[in-house]
Amino acid sequence: MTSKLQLKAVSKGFKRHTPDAFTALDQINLDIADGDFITLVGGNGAGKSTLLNSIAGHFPIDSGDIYLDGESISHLDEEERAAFVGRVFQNPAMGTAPRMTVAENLALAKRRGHKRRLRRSVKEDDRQEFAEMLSRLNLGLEDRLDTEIGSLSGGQRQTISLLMATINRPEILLLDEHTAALDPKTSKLILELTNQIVRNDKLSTLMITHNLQDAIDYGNRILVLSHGSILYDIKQEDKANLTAIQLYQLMEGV
Ligand SMILES: Nc1ncnc2c1ncn2[C@@H]1O[C@H](COP(=O)(O)OP(=O)(O)OP(=O)(O)O)[C@@H](O)[C@H]1O
Repeated sequence: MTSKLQLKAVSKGFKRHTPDAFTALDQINLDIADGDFITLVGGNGAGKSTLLNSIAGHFPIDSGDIYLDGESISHLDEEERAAFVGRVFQNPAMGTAPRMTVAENLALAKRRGHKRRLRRSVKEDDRQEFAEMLSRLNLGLEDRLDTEIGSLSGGQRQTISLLMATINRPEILLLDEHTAALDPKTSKLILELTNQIVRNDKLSTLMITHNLQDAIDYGNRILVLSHGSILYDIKQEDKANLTAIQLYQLMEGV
């Protein structure tokens, strides 16, 4: 497998030069193969979101380097990286424009990285493409193309966020507890949809979850983070026989 994303000795601290200074990521080395679907687990404050933020360019890292397809991307800011990074957050309200319609949001996502991205009108063939894409989900969303995103339910909104993040087949997909705010049934639905999109498009993906069974059931590799370091990197073969209790024990060091 060829490498898609590489982190070399990546460190990130907060509140530097103050008495509260601490290291959120400590010399992380990570090689993500093309098409890897990695689930990321670890206790509160382990550094999971900081890892995703560092990859997305949400802030500059303190030291180390990040490479996409062998080229350093460390100097690119978040907006520049949005051309190849797709991201979905826990809060369905993030990543979508609430006063714009479903079709307008999808069109905006499709034009991301292209010029004149703020054009609001939606081309007819795009509308048709979106309607077909949504009708395949059987959620009735194809009839809501002209509905403002803000009036959709959390689950419907998260479905659109996921489609927006993946519509241009990003090089890297970052999922930050993207089903945590949803009820169990909707969460399962979004996870299944995620799995389908990631597998079909062979997207290299990092997914943070606090649900250890989901971490085992989805993806081909589990990373356990603790105090800013990768404690375990569990590959497909070992993951297959792992139980949620065993994973919990690994996380807690018991
Ligand atoms: N922008 C920031 N400014 C200051 N401290 C931050 C910032 N972002 C994260 N931190 C701190 O860095 C540490 C790691 O946080 P991070 O959000 O990466 O953990 P996490 O593993 O995602 O935790 P959780 O499961 O609680 O979301 C925490 O102590 C957090 O308070």
